[in-house]
Amino acid sequence: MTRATDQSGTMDYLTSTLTSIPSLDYSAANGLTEQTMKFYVLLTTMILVPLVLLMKLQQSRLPKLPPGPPGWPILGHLPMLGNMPHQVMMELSHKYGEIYSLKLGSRPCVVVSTPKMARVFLETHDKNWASRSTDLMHSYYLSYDHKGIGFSPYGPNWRQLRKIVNEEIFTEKRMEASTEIRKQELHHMIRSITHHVQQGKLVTFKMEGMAFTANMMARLVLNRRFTAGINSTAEEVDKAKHFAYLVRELFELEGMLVIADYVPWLRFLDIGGAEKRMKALFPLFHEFLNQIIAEHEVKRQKGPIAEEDEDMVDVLLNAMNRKENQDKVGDEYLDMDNVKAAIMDLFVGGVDTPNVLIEWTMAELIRNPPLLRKLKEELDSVVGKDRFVEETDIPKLKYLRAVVGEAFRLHPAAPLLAPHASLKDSEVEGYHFPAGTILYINTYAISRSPESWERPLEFDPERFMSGPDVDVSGRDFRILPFGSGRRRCPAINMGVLLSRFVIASMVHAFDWSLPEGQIPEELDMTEVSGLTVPLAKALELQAKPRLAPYLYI
Ligand code: HEM
Repeated sequence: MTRATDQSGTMDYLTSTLTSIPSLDYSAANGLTEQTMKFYVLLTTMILVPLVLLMKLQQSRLPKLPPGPPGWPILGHLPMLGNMPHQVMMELSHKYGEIYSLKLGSRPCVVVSTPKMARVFLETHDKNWASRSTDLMHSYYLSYDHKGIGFSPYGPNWRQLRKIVNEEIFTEKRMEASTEIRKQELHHMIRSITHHVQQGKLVTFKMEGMAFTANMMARLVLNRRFTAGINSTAEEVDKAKHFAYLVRELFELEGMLVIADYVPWLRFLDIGGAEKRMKALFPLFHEFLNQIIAEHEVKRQKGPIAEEDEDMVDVLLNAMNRKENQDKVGDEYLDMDNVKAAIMDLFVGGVDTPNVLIEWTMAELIRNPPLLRKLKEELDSVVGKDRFVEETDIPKLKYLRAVVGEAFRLHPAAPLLAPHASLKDSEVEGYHFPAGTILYINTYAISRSPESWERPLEFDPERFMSGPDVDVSGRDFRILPFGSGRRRCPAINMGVLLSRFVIASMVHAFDWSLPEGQIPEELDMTEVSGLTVPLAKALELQAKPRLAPYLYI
């Protein structure tokens, strides 16, 4: 970058020198004859013209970033992105193509908007682009200075954690062992909705979904519930409230745009107050995690824990205490900060994303009554009306899988994934990218592209009814709700299963409708962007139990 600018500066100077030569006043020149002057001008021209041409040629050969829109001084394209960066980036791709550059403050970025280009970055050049920015404020304060999974740069520490997560946490065996937890939490959700119905209240779908995913994740990760129950003591209620506060604050801060991340010299202003809040949150979270670890240590000292009873904290502590880890040094070694940062990441990763997807799916079904009817019919014919849905029903529910697949396509919860960053200087598709370039894979633009999908803006599960199930695992680059390559979500199976299970259970257990006076076609589908992209206006619905009454007691 700097080299290119320096050289074009020199060239501008040379070009202006050349063009100014004919206007020299020969007669005023130190007693030289006109003939001698002409000779010198000719000589200079003969030397300079080839030199300039050579430099121009050299410059055209210099590697460069892809083209992009003009930006602002200092802030670059930050002011352009507004509240909905994925939408603005999609618009820009219509003008600047499938790969273009942006500059966010001082950070170079590349935006990719087609399946072909996504494959180039996430498959062909995946290793170099599987890193994360190493100096973001939230990763410093809220991820123990990049020691977790989601925000850590590519390197030995991240690889170690990712291996544990892939091979010891999100395994088939553990998924099976946690079936009962998911079932219990789902029944809690049904009871909570029934309670609202009995009180004549509307159901805020997002709140119910959030309580479900947060309780389930809290049990899987920490072996405790997120919300207090009817029989909880005052101390348990206080603890649950404190936990809920920590998590809400964590989500909000991780979703905030921190200007100082892009224009570091503005850090002293702390625009928006993010740093102050992060500084305040960290010690509270640290203390909370210390308590969790202490509780686990006490339990572990009592004797070995059966594999099926281990939660994710146990798995991480086992890995940390293993001799092979203790023998490692430097970046290879996993310590307690890694364990705590990983706990936070697993919790953040698992609570919000499924919930966002579930709310979008429900909104699409409410907006399209014939689709909702068709799903109910399928559920009634497979499950009947005398019991709730079980996870084992899902393989028999083809239309359900198509509905959820279509929601993954049209409403990716993290439309720009978690931004990747390049490890070192690299060349891709003839362009040059310096180390640390941020990569935005715009999955939103990809899955709304008419080149990949017929009627792309229409919610139409039928497109997945013939042929095999929609593949969201990262192999089909036309639909990437979980990303692809080394950095893809490690919990794809769990995310897909949860989304299907909750949607099936909700549609089967209740008749849903909009509050009096609202009509389906006018449902507000506006998005809001943060850590994820949910509906801007939370979906509020009326519910009516539709199965055998004894099930709801
Ligand atoms: C519908 C559900 C889910 C969706 C749509 C989703 C989506 C994603 C996406 C888009 C990424 C970023 C991929 C990238 O950077 O290329 C990601 C990463 C991650 N997800 Fe998920 N996710 C879901 C469920 C879960 C669950 C249930 C957990 C944990 C229990 C989880 C844990 C993580 C973690 C730890 C990462 C970071 C991976 C890394 O950076 O190496 N996710 N997820």
